[in-house]
Amino acid sequence: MEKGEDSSTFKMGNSAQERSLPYVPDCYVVPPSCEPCDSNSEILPTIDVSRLKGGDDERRGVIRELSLACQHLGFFQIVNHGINQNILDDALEVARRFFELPAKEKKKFMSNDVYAPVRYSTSLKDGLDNIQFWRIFLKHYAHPLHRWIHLWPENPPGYREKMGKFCEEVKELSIEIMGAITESLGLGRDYLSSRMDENGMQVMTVNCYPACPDPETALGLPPHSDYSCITILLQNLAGLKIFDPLAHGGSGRWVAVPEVTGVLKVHIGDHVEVLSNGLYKSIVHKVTLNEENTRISLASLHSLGMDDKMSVPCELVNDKNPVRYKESSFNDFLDFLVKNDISQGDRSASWNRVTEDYSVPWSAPKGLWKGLDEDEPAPYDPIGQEVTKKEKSRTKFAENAVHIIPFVLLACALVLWFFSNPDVDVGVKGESIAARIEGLTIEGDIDNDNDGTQTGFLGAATEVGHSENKLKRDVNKRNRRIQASRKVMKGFY
Ligand SMILES: O=C(O)CCC(=O)C(=O)O
Ligand SMILES: [Fe+2]
Repeated sequence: MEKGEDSSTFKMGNSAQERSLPYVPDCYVVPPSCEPCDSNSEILPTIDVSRLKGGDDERRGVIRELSLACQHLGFFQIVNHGINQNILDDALEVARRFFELPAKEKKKFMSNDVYAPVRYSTSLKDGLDNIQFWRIFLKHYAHPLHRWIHLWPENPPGYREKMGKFCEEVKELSIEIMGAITESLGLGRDYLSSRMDENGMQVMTVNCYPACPDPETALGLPPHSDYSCITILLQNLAGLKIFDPLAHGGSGRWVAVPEVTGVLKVHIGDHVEVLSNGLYKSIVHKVTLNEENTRISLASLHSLGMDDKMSVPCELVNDKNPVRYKESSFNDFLDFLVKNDISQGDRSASWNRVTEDYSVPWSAPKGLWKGLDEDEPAPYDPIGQEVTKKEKSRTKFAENAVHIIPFVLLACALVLWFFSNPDVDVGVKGESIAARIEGLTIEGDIDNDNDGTQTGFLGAATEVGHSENKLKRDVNKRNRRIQASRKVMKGFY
């Protein structure tokens, strides 16, 4: 496919990222994020999980840290987890080599069937997705290993052995962490252990995000939360961003998660949110791209068995904290994927937007897991206002995002019109800007990010000091992204 040719659908096996196209086709272009992003990784909790095996006091201390991390972010990093560095390196290495295999070899696993225990893909509904992401993935079930491993790729040599070892170790770690999570909720360490261990699901998602020629305009994965109880993630490079909803007075911000050798990341998934009746929040995260290097990540999703429904434990329900979530299983989730058109991220059409990677975008838990009652009662909130605030900020964030779109479209139209009309006079007045166009005046405040860069609907017009070419380029870029926001993703931003 040549540049300029209609690229509204790229079939898997033929996607831009698989072919390393030197440009980003329109169907990959996403609207700019409304929230600031910073790389202040100090706020990311890091937990030394070896202390879970220590004495009672030590264990209690770790459980307290873990509980705070689950309430605030739904995310933490773990160190001293006991998995040997060689095992981590080998798993990343065989994953990288798998994606380097000739297309013919990878196509053996190509499938759009979300129930398939092993599948290679690039999209959700091949040929139907309105928006595409710069990602290639291989997913395979991994627990119990002997049941699935013979279905995994035989190539590259060593894939089964090395990935299998990693899966087993991560599974064991997941049981340890889930035990600490149920203990932190007052349910006891073994509350879920047999349901997670003997019959539980482990889905290993092997992600590859090739270098992208214009990394700012596309995404590896859109904002979503994982359906799982927990996801344990290993990456070779930074690129993951998590959403901290409490930052900036509740309007939130994205935080870049750095890569530190040997550190694993833990995402709280939707099923732990259900388990905790809303006390713990599943983390909303997305994947950004870079221009130079291929990023590999291994996301191990741990949940109950295929048909085993997660529900709110009666221990966590009382008059003040009624049940806030519907019960559901992994299978219910897959059925939901099949029955819904989830590729467009249009939340106005459905609450239940879900991405193809068994993940639930933004406020989907309301539809998929919550929603016993549209007038939801106040959240279970034994620690005061923090959780309530977070809940509100999520909703506020989504509402604000939708309202800003018309302004962005309007401002962009004005800027384009300005370039085709020399009579327009744009002036910057201190902290506000006015564009006067034949009697029409539009005014607004310049919206500054905490790092001082301008964002928001007046961003384009405030760049009057820049060279004209750069401005035109930027406007062009912005215009493409605005068109993308018309097309898709109302639910994502
Ligand atoms: O690549 C990453 O860092 C995240 C992957 C992810 O979110 C997923 O597979 O659900
Ligand atoms: Fe995810």
